[in-house]
Amino acid sequence: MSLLHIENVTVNMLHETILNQVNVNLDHGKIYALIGHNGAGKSTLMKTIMGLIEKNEGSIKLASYNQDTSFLSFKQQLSYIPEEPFLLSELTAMQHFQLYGQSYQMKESSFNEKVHELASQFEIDDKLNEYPESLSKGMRQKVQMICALLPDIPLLLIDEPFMGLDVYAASHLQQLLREKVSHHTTILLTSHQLDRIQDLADEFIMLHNGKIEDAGKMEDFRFLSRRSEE
Ligand SMILES: Nc1ncnc2c1ncn2[C@@H]1O[C@H](COP(=O)(O)OP(=O)(O)OP(=O)(O)O)[C@@H](O)[C@H]1O
Repeated sequence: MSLLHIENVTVNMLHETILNQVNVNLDHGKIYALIGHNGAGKSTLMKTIMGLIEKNEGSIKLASYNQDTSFLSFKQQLSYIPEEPFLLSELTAMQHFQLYGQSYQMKESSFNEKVHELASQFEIDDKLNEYPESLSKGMRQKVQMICALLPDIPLLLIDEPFMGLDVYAASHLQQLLREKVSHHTTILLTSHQLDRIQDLADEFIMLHNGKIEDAGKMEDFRFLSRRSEE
């Protein structure tokens, strides 16, 4: 049985159809690349899965939870890294981590261990007591990323994971995502950096004007993109 089951999801905004009868199934333990041109609807699909944007039609089920009827349990199965860091100005980096740890009911010992491990790997261990305004954009992104990477949950959604990260942090993230997947997490990510996601993803899903245009193995996408260059 698939982990995430999206059936006939339609989203309308300002009298425009942004997602049009979208059907997606994601299996356990794989990385999926959501591909498409600017404005295709990738971020809207991510936010709709998260429940940040309300769908007009269709259903979304994650594990055995229906987004409409079991929203709290549904949300505890996934975390989201948005394209633009969204941090609260009145909380330090550490307080953001604590907020996430509590909302995913992490045990204190594993929370402490993971915060220190991730903060050190992403080289922000000396910034834990800083507020967002005194962090650089890349550092804010790292804080947001650590929040989402802390809990061990079935689904991770990442909008443009490598944007704004330095080379070291980007390749470290790539390695961490592979580790997560080897422990059965499923990852859905969007990216315009095709070279990076071609190495990373197992499958692709292509959105065009709010509709799924194509989907399949990343190998096949590579083949198609080579053919179109010839
Ligand atoms: N809050 C909103 N109100 C109205 N229209 C919106 C809103 N957010 C997005 N849209 C529209 O929905 C469409 C899809 O936008 P979305 O951000 O999902 O695209 P995307 O595929 O993530 O693009 P990009 O690659 O540029 O990040 C666009 O036409 C955009 O103008």
